[in-house]
Amino acid sequence: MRNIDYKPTVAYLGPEASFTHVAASYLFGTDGLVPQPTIPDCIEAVTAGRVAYAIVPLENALEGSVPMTIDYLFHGSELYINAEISTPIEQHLMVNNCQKDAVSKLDSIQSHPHALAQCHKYLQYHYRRTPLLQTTSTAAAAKYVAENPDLRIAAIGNRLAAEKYNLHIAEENIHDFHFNHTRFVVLSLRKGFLEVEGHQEKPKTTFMVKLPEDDRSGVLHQILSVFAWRKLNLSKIESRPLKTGLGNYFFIIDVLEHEDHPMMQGAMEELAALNCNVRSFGSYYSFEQQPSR
Ligand SMILES: O=C(O)C(=O)Cc1ccccc1
Repeated sequence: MRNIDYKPTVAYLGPEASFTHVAASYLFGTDGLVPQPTIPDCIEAVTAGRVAYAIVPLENALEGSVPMTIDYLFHGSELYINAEISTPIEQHLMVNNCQKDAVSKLDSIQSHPHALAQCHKYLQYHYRRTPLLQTTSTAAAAKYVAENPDLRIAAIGNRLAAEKYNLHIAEENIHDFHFNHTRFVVLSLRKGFLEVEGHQEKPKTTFMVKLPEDDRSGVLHQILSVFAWRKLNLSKIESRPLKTGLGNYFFIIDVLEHEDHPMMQGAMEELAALNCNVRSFGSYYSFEQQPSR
């Protein structure tokens, strides 16, 4: 626990030794962490008040947004972002100790879809004909491999998972690109900073912006100028399907400023005047986890 003087309960995408577990332990310590089988379960646990916070993966440097998190957070949730943490991701291929000799003749390889995608070139080159199975998390795959010593299967996950589930690492660092980081968000029912030391200096604010329905030309340009002339720095803008019809999108916009800053208040008023529908997910600090070795 890093400077939180009470022990909050935190739902995370489990089981133990998932990448989300690593990020959660960095921010909260290991007490009070409650593993959940899926991202929607994490979001439901915090929405229902069964835990104080949830921590879920939002975006990966190689693969982009995690669709499950976007779907549950931006489509109808009442949650706010209290912190974000960026964690380095190293993927390893692991097998049960009983299957050390089966590495060249695996029947399947399983992992979280993002982990499989991060190792796509490696898998294409070395395991072109081996079926790839998706699991809810990398740690769920590792646990399954541990529980099925008779199966010629492998999991892709982190070193902690290999240690925790007593698996043999057959090949280290199989992710295709060296810079592989994932951004996790801490969510709760309340706005406010997570009281943990060691964050980046500038707070960030996340908005969901829906464009006016009149489809007039240049509206995206107008929205960007609202921030630009106030010198409000955007760290991200992403369009996502609104799920109301083909071609209907909303924007996720991250701004490097606190939402109470007078310039931000002015920006919100101008967006409202442009007939945009804006929902704030609150202001929060960023944390950066360093590689463990
Ligand atoms: O599956 C996990 O371990 C997770 O925490 C989700 C994830 C998957 C791949 C990269 C980063 C996070």
